[in-house]
Amino acid sequence: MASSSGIGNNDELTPLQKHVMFFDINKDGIIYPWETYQGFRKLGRSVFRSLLAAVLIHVVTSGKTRPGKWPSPLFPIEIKNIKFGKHGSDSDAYDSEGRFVPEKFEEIFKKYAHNNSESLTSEEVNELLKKNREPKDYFGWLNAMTDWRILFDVGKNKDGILTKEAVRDVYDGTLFEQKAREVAAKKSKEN
Ligand code: HEM
Ligand SMILES: [Ca+2]
Repeated sequence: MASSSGIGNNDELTPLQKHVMFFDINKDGIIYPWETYQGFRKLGRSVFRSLLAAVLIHVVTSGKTRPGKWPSPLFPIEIKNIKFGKHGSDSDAYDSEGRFVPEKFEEIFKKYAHNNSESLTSEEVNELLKKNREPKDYFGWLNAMTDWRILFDVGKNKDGILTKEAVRDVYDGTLFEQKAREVAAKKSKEN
């Protein structure tokens, strides 16, 4: 076997693992902060936002995905354990194993897609965030807010709304691949 720790080539990844695979640039099963940075840049995020996101995500998530109590100085995230990175005040569209829960996904749109049942506006995303809040779970609130506000920014269409399809595609990571292709195509046109 080429690499027993690498998890790039099998069909047994959970949707949550697929969500983060895009950021594992060299597909060795471990995401380092500079990989997350590169991933955000590929999505068209600024240097500043990409740096900030990489630092925050890795400081918060690395330890949860690694054995032992002490942080590793390079703050790696182990994809095989990404389910332990789950936090509170989320939509529960990922279950505790990192599997996708279609009913919870549908619930998002049933509850908050008031203007159009197939999409969310910025205000509807804010409403969703407020209603998902578990009491005093400030850390979860913050995490859910960054997940959803960045999703809105990265995933919104030209009319400034977030389609149901885009949200569906973030749960298995395909949104990131699509968006990165769009950004790359735009760049090569400019040059
Ligand atoms: C542009 C980049 C990203 C966007 C837009 C994004 C967006 C999201 C969204 C919308 C959710 C679902 C939250 C919910 O169901 O309420 C989520 C969940 C999650 N994301 Fe990301 N994400 C991004 C990058 C990352 C990265 C780099 C990591 C880690 C390496 C990560 C780890 C997770 C984890 C562990 C969850 C599960 C949280 C939970 O359900 O409690 N995400 N993300
Ligand atoms: Ca890697």
